[in-house]
Amino acid sequence: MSFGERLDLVFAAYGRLCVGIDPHAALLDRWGQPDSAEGAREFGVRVVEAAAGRVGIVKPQVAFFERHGAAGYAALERVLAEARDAGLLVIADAKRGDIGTSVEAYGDAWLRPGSPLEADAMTISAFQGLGSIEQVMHRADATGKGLFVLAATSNPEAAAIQRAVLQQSSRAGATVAAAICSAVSEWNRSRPDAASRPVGSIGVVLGATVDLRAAGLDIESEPVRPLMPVLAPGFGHQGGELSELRGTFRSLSAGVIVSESRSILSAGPDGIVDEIARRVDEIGAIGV
Ligand SMILES: O=c1ccn([C@@H]2O[C@H](COP(=O)(O)O)[C@@H](O)[C@H]2O)c(=O)[nH]1
Repeated sequence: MSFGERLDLVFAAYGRLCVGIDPHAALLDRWGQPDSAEGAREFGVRVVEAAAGRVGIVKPQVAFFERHGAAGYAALERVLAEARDAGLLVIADAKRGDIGTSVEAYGDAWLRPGSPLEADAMTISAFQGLGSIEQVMHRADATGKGLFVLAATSNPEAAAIQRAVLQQSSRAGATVAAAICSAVSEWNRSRPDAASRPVGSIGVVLGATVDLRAAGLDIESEPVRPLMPVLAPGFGHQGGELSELRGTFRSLSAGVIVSESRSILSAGPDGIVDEIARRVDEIGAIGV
């Protein structure tokens, strides 16, 4: 089954919430865990236990494991395995990008079935050119995996670069963010079995804090099939409001994955289950 098909099933069964697994030092303290690889592992495993059966997607933030070195990677491997064993779709928030041959190696690390770091999807950067990630797009398609390409990220300082207008390209005149979204949407539509796929396997990252019109995106046209998945961080702690989801994403809303980390994780080990349930209800009430 393709990643997009699995995502479509998860949307139907659990809705749109993706619980971030971000073992910040302050959160580890809040959870009674040491600021170490062991603490990050225990934290991650407990978040997985809280998420399993309540949501369909989790997103470990690789950086918070990487800061503990090799032991941190071992902790992350365990968290990834536990999450996948629990039937959760796992998006590794690794944000990798480089020249094409090196990006291929990142794809091998995060998307190869049987790899110690195997996830269902990863975040990736095409700011070194869309061609630099093409082989990984093929790999994702061939192995039932997914990618989320950074397009208009939630941090305000990204706007200057991501809203820059392309000069020399078949997409000249489009902003960087819009060109990435168009390329991803075209990729999904060009797959041989595109007509039978409700959701594409390659998505984009669009922050919930971003004015997408000002970023040059077309958010008014009728959604095209397959829907483009949109990983949307920035809700909660960064200020994005669930009540504004439809207004922010407009015609892209149907593909949105609501990603929240600190706003859920700060409920602590005793409060996280209730916090997840509250958020699931809130998103359900919006009816995307
Ligand atoms: O544009 C982006 C892309 C990724 N992120 C990541 O999502 C979470 C957000 O955490 P919160 O605690 O919900 O703010 C974090 O891992 C970021 O690295 C993002 O925020 N914006």
